[in-house]
Amino acid sequence: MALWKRRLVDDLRTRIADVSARADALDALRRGERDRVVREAVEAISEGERKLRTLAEVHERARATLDKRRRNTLHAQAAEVHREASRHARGPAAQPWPVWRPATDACQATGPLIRVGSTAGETPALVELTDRSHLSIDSGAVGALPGILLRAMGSVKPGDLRVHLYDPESLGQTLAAFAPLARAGLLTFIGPSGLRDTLDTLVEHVRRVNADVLAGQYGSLAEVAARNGATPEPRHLLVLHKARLGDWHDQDTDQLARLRRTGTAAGVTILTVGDDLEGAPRLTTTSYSALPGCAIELDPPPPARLITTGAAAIADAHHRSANDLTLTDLLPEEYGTGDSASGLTVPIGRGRDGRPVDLTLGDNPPHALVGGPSGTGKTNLLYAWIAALTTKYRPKDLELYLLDFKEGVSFARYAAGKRDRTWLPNARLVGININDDREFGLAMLRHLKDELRQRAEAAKRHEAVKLSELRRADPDNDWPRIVAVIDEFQVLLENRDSVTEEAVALLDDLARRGRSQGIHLILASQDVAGIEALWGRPSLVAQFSLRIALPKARRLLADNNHAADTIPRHHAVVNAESGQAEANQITALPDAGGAETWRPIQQALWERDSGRGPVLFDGEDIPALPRRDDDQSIPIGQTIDVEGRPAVFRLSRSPGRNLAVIGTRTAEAHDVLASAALRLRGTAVALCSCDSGSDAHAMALAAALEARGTEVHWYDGLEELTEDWPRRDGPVLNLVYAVDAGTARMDAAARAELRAMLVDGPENRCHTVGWWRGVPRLRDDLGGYSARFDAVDGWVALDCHGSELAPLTPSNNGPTWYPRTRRALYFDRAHHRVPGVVIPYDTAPDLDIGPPAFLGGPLTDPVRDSPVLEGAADAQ
Ligand SMILES: Nc1ncnc2c1ncn2[C@@H]1O[C@H](COP(=O)(O)OP(=O)(O)OP(=O)(O)O)[C@@H](O)[C@H]1O
Repeated sequence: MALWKRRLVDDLRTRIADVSARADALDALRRGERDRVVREAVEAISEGERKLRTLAEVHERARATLDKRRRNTLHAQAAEVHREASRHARGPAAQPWPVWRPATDACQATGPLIRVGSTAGETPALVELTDRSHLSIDSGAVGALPGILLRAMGSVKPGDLRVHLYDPESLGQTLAAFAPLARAGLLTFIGPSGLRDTLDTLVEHVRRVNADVLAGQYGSLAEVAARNGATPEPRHLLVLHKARLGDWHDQDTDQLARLRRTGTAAGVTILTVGDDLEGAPRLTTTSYSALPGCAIELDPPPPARLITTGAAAIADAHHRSANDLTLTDLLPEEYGTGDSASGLTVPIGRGRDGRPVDLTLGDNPPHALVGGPSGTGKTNLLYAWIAALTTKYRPKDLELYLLDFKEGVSFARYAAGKRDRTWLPNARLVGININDDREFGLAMLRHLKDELRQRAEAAKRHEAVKLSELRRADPDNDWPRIVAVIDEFQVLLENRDSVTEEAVALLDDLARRGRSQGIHLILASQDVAGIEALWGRPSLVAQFSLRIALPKARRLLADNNHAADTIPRHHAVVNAESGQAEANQITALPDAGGAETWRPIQQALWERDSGRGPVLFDGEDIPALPRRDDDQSIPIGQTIDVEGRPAVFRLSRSPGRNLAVIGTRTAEAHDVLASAALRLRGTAVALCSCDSGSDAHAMALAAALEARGTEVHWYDGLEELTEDWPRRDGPVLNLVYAVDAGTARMDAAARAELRAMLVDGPENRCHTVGWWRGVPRLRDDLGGYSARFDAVDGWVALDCHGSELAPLTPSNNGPTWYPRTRRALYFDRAHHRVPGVVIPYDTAPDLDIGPPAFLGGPLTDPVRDSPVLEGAADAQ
């Protein structure tokens, strides 16, 4: 082969190899590049993936952080809500029922928010009530009512919230389990007819709180309470359960509207069930309109047993807090250090601010009226007042006259008794068992008037105007202040008769002039409103400027002052400005009733100053015949006066000085006859019993008289006596039992002799005490229908009525007198203006025949059962 060919081939081969090599190189290069690119791409991808992962992680972390933050914020907010909720609704306002208990110590001064259920997320659902807002509960949500009430009452100080329930459909049944609160006076069930009164009272309460408590300085009672830590007035919650507000009378609707507008600030809130109350938030089973858009779930109601025990615990705590004041808190540390020159000031209880409330009697106010229905604590208040007075002032500074017209013995503890021989040294007079004997009241007032007169004379002598001046000017005499207490004084003024007339005149005089002479009156009554005699005399009432109204007292305070309607048990409204509302002092009173608390106090006072002891007016006591003999006068019975003096009949020698005992009450007639004879000195006694029933007594009297040395003449018949009297020498007292039985057997001539003896006898020292068993019989014996009664100057009427006695008295209608056991009416025409009441003496001890039969003694009285006497009684 040619070289060139060979060379060409070689060259081609070389070139091909070169190209191939280049191609290979290029290929290798391309492959390497590709690998790099791939590698780089892979790397970029993996880097991207890594970054993505990182980003995802960062994102995840950020999300977790945000989540956590959100959760934390939510927790913080929830905690804040709970904190806030528990600040406003703590303890009993929100506690779950299984652990619920009323707050009795750490109570809230203002009304809390009240839990009714929960919102989603377990946040408590709270409603506003006391001090905050009224509330309407939908009929369907009525189950929330007991819980709301229990929480509302259980979270404030017991007694600070009063509930008034008007429930015309079920008449209180709805809240029957709350009964213990009713007994404590914290829950009032308003009857269908009581609505108006309640509304009026609450409206008045709002007015008073606005005027007296808020007084333009505070916006609400809650503000006052928040500032002082205690509420000055209790709150009131008016619950209107299915009350059909739409059917109400306009007047009631208007009052309710007033309460709705103005009540909350003054502590009066309204809760309606089944009615919408304008402007009040509404609670349904799922919502509360004050929390718009918030679904709520109501709690189950409290178990009935929890309501009862809770209510009882609140009532108990209320009772304790009202009574943690004791009588000894009122007493001074050292007894008897007070000086009464300018007045008598003592604490009686504790005010709402916790400070003592004083009662003052002096120049102003001089006298006090105490009122309150039965059982509200008048007697207790008087006990507390008497204890405070007598431990502060000694008898030389203070004397007490204590009279109780109740059927009872309230003041008996102040006089010596069978078991306790001590008495209250300050007591000058104690009246017990007075009941119908209004004359005891008169006697006390007359005595005080006498005292007033003496003081006025002394003041004149010493040129003193007031007691304090008299005491300075006349240091040798004590001139104590006198306090006269008359419990249930309305008894004294209850009839339209001469006793009332005189009592009112005496009270008027004492009230007006007693002020400056240190004589003070305390009159207590269940119902001052009903005392006509008093309210007809505004000037008399005006003197009693210290008023103490116990719960529900009527008319004692000013007409527009209704504070007594809203005070709790064992409290009083003390008012020294004649009942003007701005002077009200709501006062918690201690229990002063227990004899065991009082006895050691009296013992201590008595040991220091016992003195002579008080005069005792005991309506059940029958006095014994006094020991003193007389030759001029005969005792008839004991007068009702402070000295307990005998009423006497003088045996002077003027015509007609005879005494007729009139009536059918044998034992008392016998006693009057015996009294007449048993203390007569130097006079013979001629005895004549005209009825066999009196023979025994006449003989016992004859024996007793003879034993005393009295000359006794016995006559079997009245005729013998009337024939015999002119023949007797010396003074003689004829005692004739059942005269009318004797005259029934006499002819006209013999009766004329009897009249002659009565008319002429006295001038010849022959006096007759005769017992007639009725006014008509006496009149018959004195000459018939038109007879004059000149032959008997004096008479003692037993069971005759006042009108029957008209012919025997100067007044046309006869005296006001109705028969009472062991009381007689005595009149002596020569000495008396009007007849007076006497208590016939018990003469049985003098006759040695035991106590009178009506006291269960051994004396059997045949006269009482005799046919003649029964006839006589019929004739009456
Ligand atoms: N402040 C008080 N604390 C505790 N108990 C009291 C208080 N006040 C009164 N009581 C009790 O209430 C009851 C009635 O009181 P009190 O007899 O004083 O009433 P009253 O108004 O005089 O009643 P009445 O007119 O029927 O006699 C008594 O048992 C008494 O002990």
